[in-house]
Amino acid sequence: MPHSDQDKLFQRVLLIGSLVVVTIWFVEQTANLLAYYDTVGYGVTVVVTLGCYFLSRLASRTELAKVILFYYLTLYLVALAILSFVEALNWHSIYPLASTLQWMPIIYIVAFLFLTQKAAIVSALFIYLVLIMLMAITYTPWVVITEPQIRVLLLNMVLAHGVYIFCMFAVVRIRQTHLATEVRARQMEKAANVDGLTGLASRRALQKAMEDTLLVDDEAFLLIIDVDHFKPINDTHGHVIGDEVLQRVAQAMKASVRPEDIIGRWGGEEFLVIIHQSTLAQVHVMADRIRASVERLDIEGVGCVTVSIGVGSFRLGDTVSQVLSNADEALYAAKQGGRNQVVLVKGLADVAQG
Ligand SMILES: Nc1nc2c(ncn2[C@@H]2O[C@H](COP(=O)(O)OP(=O)(O)OP(=O)(O)O)[C@@H](O)[C@H]2O)c(=O)[nH]1
Repeated sequence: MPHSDQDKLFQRVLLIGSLVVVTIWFVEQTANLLAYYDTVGYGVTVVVTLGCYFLSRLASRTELAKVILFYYLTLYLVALAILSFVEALNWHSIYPLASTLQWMPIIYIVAFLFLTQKAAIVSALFIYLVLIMLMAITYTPWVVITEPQIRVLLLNMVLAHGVYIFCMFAVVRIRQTHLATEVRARQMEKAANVDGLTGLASRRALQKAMEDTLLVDDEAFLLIIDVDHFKPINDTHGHVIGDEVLQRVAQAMKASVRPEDIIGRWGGEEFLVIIHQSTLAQVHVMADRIRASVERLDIEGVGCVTVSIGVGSFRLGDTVSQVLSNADEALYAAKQGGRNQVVLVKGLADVAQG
């Protein structure tokens, strides 16, 4: 299975992480700063990190590798913080404590990058609690502090981690706002492309579809459909019923076109259908099927409704308004001819007859 970009990033982090651990191990060994538990700790960390790398890379179990790494780091660094704290109290060396505390944010960074935001927040708060507890212990009467730098170091770390966690929350917040804006933009885009009354394509979507159609050198046709005598329906039954009629007509027409045809409401009681990959004869049949589907409707309280249809074509070099006025000419002829009929624009009618 191919690895996603996120998986690849995780694998790179693991390789870099192993290299960093080995480097620290070497540097501390050379400087004689290695604590008694470090040899085991660093060794196990390299094995776990590389193990997670192979689990993700070779076995494609990246999600499992992320969880193992997260829990291992949490257990290891918290245990290390406690051990180095005890060591700092007993042997007055604060280096292991300082180096452990500065690496602890890696836990919530791993959770933030590779697990859920919830895991990142919970682990950040958990680590903060551990830090506060260590600091609080130094203020209890049971602990004798011979090295005052321990208290200052812990206070410093509590403040620094507070700032890191605050920044992480800020990034989470920014990310959420960004996501919400993206979702809203997508919803608005979708809404702009759908006609609110009928659920068909909107005028904007139709305009774009016609522009796109003119860009490709492919035979395509345009139907302009107009509901006949719609004004009297509105005048007699009111606008609400008029809207219902438009919805019923839209549903009937939608059901009689193919899924690949684009049908939308151009405005008022006027609809457009853009038809690709069909012959003129097929388009003629399709237009008549649309007309007949509306004619068959028997709308309660209103009765029968009909539509007139003008058929035009997209000719290379035309503009959208030329294509529209071409089909509109045929629609006008259909209205003049008595309505409830399909008329091909003159050029097409000649082809059909020839
Ligand atoms: N209910 C409703 N009516 C609309 C809407 N948009 C336009 N109309 C009405 O549609 C009617 C269109 O009427 P006309 O253009 O005069 O045409 P017609 O009565 O259909 O007659 P012909 O087209 O010549 O057959 C007008 O009364 C508009 O007010 C709408 O969204 N809802």
